[in-house]
Amino acid sequence: MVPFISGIPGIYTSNLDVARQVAAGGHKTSFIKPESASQALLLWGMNLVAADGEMWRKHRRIMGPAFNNKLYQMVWSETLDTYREMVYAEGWDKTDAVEVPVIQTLTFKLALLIIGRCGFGFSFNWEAPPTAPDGSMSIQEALRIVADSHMLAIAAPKWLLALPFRRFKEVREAHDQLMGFMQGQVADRKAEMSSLDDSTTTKNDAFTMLVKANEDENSKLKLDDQELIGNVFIMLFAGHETTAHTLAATLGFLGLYGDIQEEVLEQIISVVGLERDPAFEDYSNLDKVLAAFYEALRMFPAGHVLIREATEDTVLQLPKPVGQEGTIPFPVPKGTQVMVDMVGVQYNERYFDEPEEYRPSRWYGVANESEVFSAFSVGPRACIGRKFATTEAVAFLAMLLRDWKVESVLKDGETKKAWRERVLDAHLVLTLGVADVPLKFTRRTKGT
Ligand code: HEM
Repeated sequence: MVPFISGIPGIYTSNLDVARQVAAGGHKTSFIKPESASQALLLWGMNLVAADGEMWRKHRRIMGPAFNNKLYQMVWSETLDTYREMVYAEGWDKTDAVEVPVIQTLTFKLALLIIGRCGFGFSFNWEAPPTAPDGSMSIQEALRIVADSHMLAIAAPKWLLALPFRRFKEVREAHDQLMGFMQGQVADRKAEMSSLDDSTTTKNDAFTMLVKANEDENSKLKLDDQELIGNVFIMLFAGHETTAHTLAATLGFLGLYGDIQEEVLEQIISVVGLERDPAFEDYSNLDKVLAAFYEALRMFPAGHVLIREATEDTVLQLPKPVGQEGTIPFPVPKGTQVMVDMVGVQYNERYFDEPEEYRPSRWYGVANESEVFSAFSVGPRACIGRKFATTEAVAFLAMLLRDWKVESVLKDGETKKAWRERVLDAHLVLTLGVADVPLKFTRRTKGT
């Protein structure tokens, strides 16, 4: 694509081999993540998503250890608790059937609470009041406002946000409240680490792990406080909307295709039974639950574009058409941007038969971290939160689907096909999702 008046030329690709050449990162690459693509993510400090080159390696080295089994275990148990809180707070415990006009209202709240608890280490709950006992905005509320107003905060010029409108004032207040709070939290955690003999903390949230890894690191590679805060916040922006959108799409598809939902339910019951809570150890046996989530993510890849820029004149190797061996060299001049169109990749017939079909069985038996599933990107720069998101999704879906039958709510006279076209249609804000999903939940009696 060559811009008509101004701007730099760009190449769009929906080929995974090309994606590997440009997006994976690493020492020898001729491509970087351009600063312009990450500017929006620097509001809270330099972070893993925005960093590149040596800076990226430094951030990944500190962030990496935070994403471990203890964190996933915490995500699992917090998700079960949050599901139960939701059932109680939304009044589902008093009814046998409930209609939710927009399922995203629940999936966004769930994802925010899980990031709040497991990412930031805060004790949030489903029904927290918006103000703290002293009358100021509560931290939970501030986090919600910051998450909801991210687009406004990055798109609007500073002078505009300084105007005395209520909404802008609220956004400013939430930002200041949270920044002040986070600075205090970094100091508290550092003090806690230095007071422990072997710096072994009982807390497993990502923020605490991050501070611990940073304190253990030698000084040259240490992150400063602003970078620590930047990385905690990037979890909010990279992990909240993406997971919430995908859960909404998964439930939309399962509501529409009762036979697939039954197949998933059968596995939940055969692995977990009807009485006990699903345990983190069940995760790998619930591959059909994961497959339902993966397939929804394939069809609506939340991270819909990967943007890279050539730092020198270089050559891409384009695979020849299907059925032919070898590659075709494709020169790329310095400064050219290459956009990996993730929607194009996920619907590319080179990789998927009938890509328009929702077919979770594509992912049965595919190893959990396999790059055959590519919607979390591929290579060393792939999503660090993949297991965080899938753990949350599998725990939530296992609980929800065992207790409730999910069905799509059709308008009068609407066919399922028309519902799918209307509802399971792309909706893009910062990340890609589906339109508002109306669903009905009917209580199951002992697995029926
Ligand atoms: C369904 C949920 C998610 C999807 C679809 C998703 C997708 C992606 C994609 C495509 C990338 C690569 C972006 C690029 O290279 O330009 C990425 C990177 C990243 N994601 Fe996720 N993500 C999800 C959940 C999460 C969660 C829950 C977290 C954190 C708790 C997270 C944190 C990150 C971070 C920090 C990176 C940057 C990694 C690096 O550059 O080294 N993501 N994600």
